[in-house]
Amino acid sequence: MAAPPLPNPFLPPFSFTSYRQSPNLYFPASTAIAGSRWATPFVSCSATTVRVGEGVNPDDYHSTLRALNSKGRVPRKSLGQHYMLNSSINEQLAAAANVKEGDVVLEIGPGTGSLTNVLINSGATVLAVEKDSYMAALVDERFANTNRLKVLNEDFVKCHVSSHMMSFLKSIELSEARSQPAKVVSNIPFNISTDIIKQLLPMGDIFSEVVLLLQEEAALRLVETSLRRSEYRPINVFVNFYSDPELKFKVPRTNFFPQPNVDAAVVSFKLKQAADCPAVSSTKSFFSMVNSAFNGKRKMLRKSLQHICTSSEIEKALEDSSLPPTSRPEELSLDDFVRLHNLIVKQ
Ligand SMILES: C[S@@+](CC[C@H](N)C(=O)[O-])C[C@H]1O[C@@H](n2cnc3c(N)ncnc32)[C@H](O)[C@@H]1O
Repeated sequence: MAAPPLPNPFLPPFSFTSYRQSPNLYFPASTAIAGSRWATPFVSCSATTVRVGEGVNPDDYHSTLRALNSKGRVPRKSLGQHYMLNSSINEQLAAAANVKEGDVVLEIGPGTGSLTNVLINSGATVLAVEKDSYMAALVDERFANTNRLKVLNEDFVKCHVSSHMMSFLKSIELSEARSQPAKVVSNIPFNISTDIIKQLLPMGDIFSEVVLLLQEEAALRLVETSLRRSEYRPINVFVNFYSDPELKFKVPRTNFFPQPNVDAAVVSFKLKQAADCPAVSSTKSFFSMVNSAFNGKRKMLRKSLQHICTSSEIEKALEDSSLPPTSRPEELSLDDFVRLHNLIVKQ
């Protein structure tokens, strides 16, 4: 049977009484939203009810609302604030990274702390980076009685992740002997997912695994390995250079509050250590070559890479790599790109 719709108290008309009268719902008077922001709806939600997915626990819904209300907050679209209403999905996220006692986990955007709670209960020590100062304070207060959490109120895209991680790991190592690499488990804002991936995947010497809840379309594109597909892009070369990605499971949009316009999916990236990444003289020149190759999507490589060397040198390098002289970027695998780079880019 489909789960019953839950009222969305963030949308007008806002009638508390009617919610309290509902036999399925419980809203203490203190959950009233502070301030009035109704004039500027924060998400493109048009229904006056939130239809929750099967398995969504009304308690998760209410605790999310209570947490937001305690800080007088409404979700902000600019911060990609779509909160997870289904604690069993948080558990599946933690299980996808096999989070266990003694693990150190980086969480980006803890929000109300629903995933943080699952990570801590799995025995992990968590470094959480939250841009919204209200949510950072909220999650800090929520877990004030545990020493298994450190919250940084920073913009993840701008912060120096590796130095934060290194000092966090050092502080833990002082108190307990641990040597295994850290993990990342996060329900991230969709609008900065590419920035986050670009920042994290080259960090195989700190993290063994990155498990992210992403927009479904982006998730499917990132795990794409087949050549000659229009979805095959420089980001695929980047992802496969630094990791082995795997699509874990899909998450319907009905599991979030407020509900986004798209579904989501979880991807696990198993990170390669620096020594296991393909050998190129310079990653900077390698990715610059890959980007140039794709800039002229329909162009042959012997044309689009002419700023690096002559077309006859490119044709010769393609031939030495057992590739036709008319090759286009979407026809090259990661190994092909590596071979080509090492032949044409002078040290
Ligand atoms: C999709 S919500 C997820 C919240 C929570 N983890 C959950 O599952 O319900 C994304 C969270 O990331 C935070 N956030 C947005 N941009 C951020 C940034 N640049 N750096 C760190 N946190 C950010 C938002 O404030 C929000 O709490």
